[in-house]
Amino acid sequence: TTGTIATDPEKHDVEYLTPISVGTPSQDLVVDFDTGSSDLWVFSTEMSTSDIKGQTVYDPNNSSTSEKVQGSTWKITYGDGSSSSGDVYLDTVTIGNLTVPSQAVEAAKKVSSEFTDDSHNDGLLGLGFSAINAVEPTPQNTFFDNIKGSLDAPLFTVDLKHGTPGSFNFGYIDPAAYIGNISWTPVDSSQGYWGFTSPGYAVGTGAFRNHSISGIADTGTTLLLLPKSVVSAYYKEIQGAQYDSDQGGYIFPCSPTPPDFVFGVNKGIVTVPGDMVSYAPADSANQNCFGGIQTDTGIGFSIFGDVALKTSFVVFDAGGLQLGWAAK
Ligand SMILES: N[C@H]1[C@H](O)[C@@H](Sc2ccccc2)[C@@H]2OC[C@H]1O2
Repeated sequence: TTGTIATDPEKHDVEYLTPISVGTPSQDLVVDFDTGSSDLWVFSTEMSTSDIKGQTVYDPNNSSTSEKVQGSTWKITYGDGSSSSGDVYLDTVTIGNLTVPSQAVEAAKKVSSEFTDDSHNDGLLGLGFSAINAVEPTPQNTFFDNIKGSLDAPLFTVDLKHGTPGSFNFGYIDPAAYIGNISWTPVDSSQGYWGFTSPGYAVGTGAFRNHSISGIADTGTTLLLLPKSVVSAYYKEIQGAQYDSDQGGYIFPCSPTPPDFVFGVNKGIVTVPGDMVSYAPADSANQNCFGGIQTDTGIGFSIFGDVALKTSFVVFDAGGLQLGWAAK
């Protein structure tokens, strides 16, 4: 079998929201597919109403197929400091035409303000490796791990776009979705992420600089977070670019369009167009833009988030344990 589901960008492509159905009769939710984590958790009727601001909630008591996993709990803190916790049910989960009859659905009891304030987002669907699933005492499988044995191929593809719907496909590589060749690179899944090492980068039409950049492909991170040395080399080429500690990142005049940023994937390259680096208006007064490329300081690895992913068609291949990047 194969499957496909559309995913819609929120304002400024800050995150991409994708519909899923949970339970019987089905409860339709919209969640953040996150290759940087491995838990499927949802807003639920077990939460305090003060933590819910517009989200749709999962009600396990309203599903004839829900089964509580007695004694199991979960608690997660994400890279941006946000957090959530709760307990666990098994229930049927459908994405497009793909159904896992007994998927661990982690019902939130508590969520931090970042989630409460994210009113269109009803939860996260982890597409990382199940080894870092946060359920205690028995970690649970991701939706992808549960379905992959039924798929024509044990892979999914990510086709995020700027300001318009993209798609997650499961079990097949759509040749119409990309151009040119796919550049493949091995995945290091030892930390539970889709980790890889880029051999280097270039700024605009400049020479390629050999510089190993180890990071993860993370659909749940908005920006492209890279080593400080790379980021300062990039912004050095933009007149008026500066680090603004109030905004917590590099800003620069929105015009003229900044140079492209190129990073290597094995023998190939991925180009982030300059207009994608002008991520969003930083202030109304001086027409400055907040950069879509920022530092990975303090994280321990780089993060190839949506700013990098939306330029490409990316194959997350669990069979070959490799990432494939192609232009589109
Ligand atoms: N993998 C990412 C994850 O999806 C988000 S969790 C999140 C928080 C608030 C709103 C939406 C999502 C967080 O930022 C980076 C890393 O952790």
